[in-house]
Amino acid sequence: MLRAEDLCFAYPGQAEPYRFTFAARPGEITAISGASGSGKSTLLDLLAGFLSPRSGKLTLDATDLLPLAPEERPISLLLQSESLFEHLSAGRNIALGLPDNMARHDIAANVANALAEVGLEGFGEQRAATLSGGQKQRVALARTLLRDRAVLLLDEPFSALDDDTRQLIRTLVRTLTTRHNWHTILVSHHADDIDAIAHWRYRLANFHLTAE
Ligand SMILES: Nc1ncnc2c1ncn2[C@@H]1O[C@H](COP(=O)(O)OP(=O)(O)OP(=O)(O)O)[C@@H](O)[C@H]1O
Repeated sequence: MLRAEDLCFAYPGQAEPYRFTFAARPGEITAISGASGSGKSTLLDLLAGFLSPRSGKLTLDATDLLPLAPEERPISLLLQSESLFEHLSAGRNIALGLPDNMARHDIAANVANALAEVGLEGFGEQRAATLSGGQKQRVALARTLLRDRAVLLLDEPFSALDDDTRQLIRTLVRTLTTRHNWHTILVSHHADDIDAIAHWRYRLANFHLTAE
């Protein structure tokens, strides 16, 4: 279980601090909604380690995450516009999630498996710049698969997609979350995305989270 307990944070000059308490279970999607400017990205930045809280706790099972730098945290982040290197192939982008010392044939096998799992068999050689928005999100998910981190943070990951693609990627996120036992946290202000795939919901308002 990922737990934030009274995680307290304020930007310089901010009178009332954020105080975040919530839990996210493995294999399930925990949605966080809230108005623009309510602090959703701030919360994700605290979880990912890009911001440091004044006080409070952040644990994944028995592990205290707060002393860990962002790259040491067992966390992957998927954003609205996927962060692929456009000039590299889909396969090379995915392989960026693998350890440097992995043998070539193991890299090829892992990349092929990940592509198959997101429904992009045979796309390994295609340059990222030539993929559609939905295909790019799937490549980003495949990279996340290979990183194999316990927590997946999603920040409005479906916003740039058309309706059909959006449904497909939503379903894929839910399937992968269950299959790989990820603690997935979905930040969105789209109620239909949350209704479609969330197991648990919190609303962020007035500097804290309320379970819905
Ligand atoms: N680096 C910063 N310094 C000071 N204030 C900041 C900083 N970053 C964000 N804020 C403020 O903190 C508040 C929360 O911002 P945040 O980006 O977390 O909201 P959000 O809910 O993600 O918004 P949106 O849905 O529009 O992306 C806003 O009032 C914002 O102006």
